[in-house]
Amino acid sequence: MPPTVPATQKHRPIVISGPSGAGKSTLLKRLFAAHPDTFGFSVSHTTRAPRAGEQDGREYNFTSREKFLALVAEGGFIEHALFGGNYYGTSTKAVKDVAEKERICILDIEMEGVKQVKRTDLNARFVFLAPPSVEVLEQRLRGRGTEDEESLRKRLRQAEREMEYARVEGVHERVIVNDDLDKAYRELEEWVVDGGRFGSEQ
Ligand SMILES: Nc1ncnc2c1ncn2[C@@H]1O[C@H](COP(=O)(O)OP(=O)(O)OP(=O)(O)O)[C@@H](O)[C@H]1O
Repeated sequence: MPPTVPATQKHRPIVISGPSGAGKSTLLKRLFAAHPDTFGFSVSHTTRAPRAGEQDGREYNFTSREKFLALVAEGGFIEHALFGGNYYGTSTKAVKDVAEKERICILDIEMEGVKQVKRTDLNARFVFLAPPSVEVLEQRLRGRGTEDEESLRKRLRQAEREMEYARVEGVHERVIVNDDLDKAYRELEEWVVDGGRFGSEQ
């Protein structure tokens, strides 16, 4: 039997990171609209109970605390966290499942998550979205009107750390400065589409 090629070799996951307010959601929304049926998100695990209308494997992979912690022990998660007494996490398998369905998994994550993905065999491509400056980032976050003063301060401090990490050579394949939205979008799309190969190694 020929060796099976991992699905993530053909459908390489894309990790997009950047400070809160850099414009990730705005650009991803445009990318999904321009390329329907191309991308997908991984389904996270959680130990919280499903809410009405939520379906196992669709909104979340609902699981018990015991099973969740067993998967943590096996190193099955890219990242996991405890929120309000429940565990949440992204498993490497959930990302591979997206590639199995012949879609490119988009991981919109922060710096610690980026470091974690680098320790996996997910064969991801990394792009960093930077604001033109911390001052502009602050204006945009204020303009979005979603943060109180404390949350804003926290995000700006974290932004400085993220931007410092992004300067480390070799961490990201591409750094895009979101100064002009259309220009940033064109750059992102060109890098993602990669002449129709979407980064594929096959
Ligand atoms: N190039 C741009 N010029 C001006 N405003 C922009 C630009 N890009 C994004 N914005 C605005 O900046 C704000 C932050 O953008 P967005 O919500 O997409 O950031 P984000 O990186 O997804 O943040 P988070 O990680 O907190 O979800 C939004 O109000 C958006 O409309």
